Amino acid sequence: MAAYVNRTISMMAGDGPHNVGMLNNGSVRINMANVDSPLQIFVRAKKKINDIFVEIDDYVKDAVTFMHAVAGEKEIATAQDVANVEAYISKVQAIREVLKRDHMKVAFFGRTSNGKSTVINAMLHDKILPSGIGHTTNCFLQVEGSDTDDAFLRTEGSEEKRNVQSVSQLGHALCASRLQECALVHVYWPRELCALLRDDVVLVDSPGVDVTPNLDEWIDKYCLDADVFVLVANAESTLMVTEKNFFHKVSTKISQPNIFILNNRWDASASEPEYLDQVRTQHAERCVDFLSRELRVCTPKEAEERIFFISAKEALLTRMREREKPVTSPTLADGHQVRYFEFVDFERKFEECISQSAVRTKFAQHSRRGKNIAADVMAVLDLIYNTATERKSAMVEKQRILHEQLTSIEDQLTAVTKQMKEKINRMVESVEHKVSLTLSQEIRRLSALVDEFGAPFRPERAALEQYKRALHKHVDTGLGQRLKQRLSADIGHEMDDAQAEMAERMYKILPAAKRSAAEACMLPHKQPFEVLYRLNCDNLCADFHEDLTFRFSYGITALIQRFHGKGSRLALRNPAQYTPIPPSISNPSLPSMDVVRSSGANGFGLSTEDWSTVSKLALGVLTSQGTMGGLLLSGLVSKHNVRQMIIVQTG
Ligand SMILES: Nc1nc2c(ncn2[C@@H]2O[C@H](COP(=O)(O)OP(=O)(O)OP(=O)(O)O)[C@@H](O)[C@H]2O)c(=O)[nH]1
Repeated sequence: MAAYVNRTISMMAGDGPHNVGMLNNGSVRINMANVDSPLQIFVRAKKKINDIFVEIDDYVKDAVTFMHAVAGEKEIATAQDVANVEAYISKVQAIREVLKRDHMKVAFFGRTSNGKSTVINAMLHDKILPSGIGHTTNCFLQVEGSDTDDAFLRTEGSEEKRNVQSVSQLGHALCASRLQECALVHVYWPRELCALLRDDVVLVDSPGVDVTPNLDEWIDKYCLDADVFVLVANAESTLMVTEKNFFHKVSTKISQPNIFILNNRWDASASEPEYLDQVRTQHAERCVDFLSRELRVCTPKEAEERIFFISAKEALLTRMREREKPVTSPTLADGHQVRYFEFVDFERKFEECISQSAVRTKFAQHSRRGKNIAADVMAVLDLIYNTATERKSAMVEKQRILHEQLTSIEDQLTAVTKQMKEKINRMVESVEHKVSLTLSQEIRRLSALVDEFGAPFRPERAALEQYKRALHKHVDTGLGQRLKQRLSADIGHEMDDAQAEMAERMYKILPAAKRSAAEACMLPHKQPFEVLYRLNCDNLCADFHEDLTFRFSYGITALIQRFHGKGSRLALRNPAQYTPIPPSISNPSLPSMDVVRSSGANGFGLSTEDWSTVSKLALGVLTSQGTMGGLLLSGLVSKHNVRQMIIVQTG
């Protein structure tokens, strides 16, 4: 016995930072305030899993918001995907609600008056539930923590709260309710008054298993979610068939239930100390056999850790004294300290068991559910990410191909532009040649043009001025019209062909799909091509003074010399009407000296030097835009032996 006491005390003292002390009246005080209760495993796990589900909730909501944002973008997320993930919001919410209410539940069973209510009161450190001789508990009482300072009870299915200040009030309230044996009454007790309630333990008291045949209904209603069962047996007798039958039924409905057996009223053994060990051993063996062999809920060794010999009455008394509450039976039997230590040992092992069991049975399932939800959402997000990445890669590849095409088109355009410039240069040369040739031909027939001028010539000064102006106008109009007739259509066709060729080559460079769009931009130049010219006979002849005395003696050589600057250089002093021809565009296909000579033979009498100068003066510059930049024509006119030079400029 002494050895057992010492072992128990050392076990308790070594188990943690407990304060073990003896009170003046001989009872034992164990200060559990500093003990890190095993219940904290559940408390911390509950907090953790609640926090995790808050994160899962945020994660799912963020995912839904994101999916809604991308759903419109080329259906990266399908409507079904969005709906699937959206459904998780309510599921997570429901789990969070369950998690908030999750608690550790212990149910106490046993025959009437074995001391179930007293055990619960001892564990709660207060006389909360009514207890007494006879059948006192006539329904299921579930004691749980209240967040308020008030104690109250509520019957199942009713929202009415009935305040309860004391055990007697609770007893009266229960009697007044006329409850059936399997009815459930919630007894809410301020959490702050009891550590077990503070740590989310719910304790269920039951009527005696020997007073009802409705054990199956009990089990279905109150046992399926219990984490731990405590069989409160009477140590003064052995386990009874009714008690065994109940747990046989429980073990058929619940896999591996956690069952503790409390051999209560062990204080009665104090009166017969000589049989103490023998009776204890006998009870212990039968209990181990029941749990391990009959129920097969644990091994014999594990069963030994689930069987305790206690006195709930003494434990409650001790704790009431600790709290300095009035007690009716102040005397404690011998060995009460040992029985109290064993009660505390039971509580410790019960707390370890219930917290681990509750974490496993309640949170493990929720953890798996949360993990699956997070994995499902992640899989959908991964799918979206992969789809978006594939599309991005495709777009980048498309961009690369387009860039290559663009570079190729740019190169081709550069080549075409170069070729077109060359073509334009050739066209300019061709136009120069045509203009030169046409001009040469027209110059040769200037005499005919002058001959066509039929106005009568009179030597008087006034008449002579009028005659000159009329002759200028006649030559101006006649030569211009001829040039326009002969050059415009010819050069215009050439320009149109060049433009058509340019457009054709541009179209071929573009991708087929883009040609029709480009057509709208590349409108061909519709305006008819026309050689523009301006004959300025008046200005050219402004310094011409007829010499009536030496009439018709002003030779062409003198005129040419005027342009060459050998004489007075009067013509060159009039730059507004004269555009010098750059040497680079002087055309070798200008009228040849032979032609010039033949012209001279026709009456112009020009030397080779004269014709060269005249031809140079006669060429203008053609721009690549299809208009004649400037064309300087020169001609010689002879009429009535009057030799004049006309400079024609087109713009
Ligand atoms: N001597 C002794 N008496 C006890 C002990 N535990 C309880 N009792 C007494 O046994 C009687 C019945 O106790 P209860 O706690 O009401 O028993 P119960 O199992 O809840 O009974 P019901 O509610 O009727 O099923 C009370 O008078 C208690 O004081 C104990 O360990 N030793």
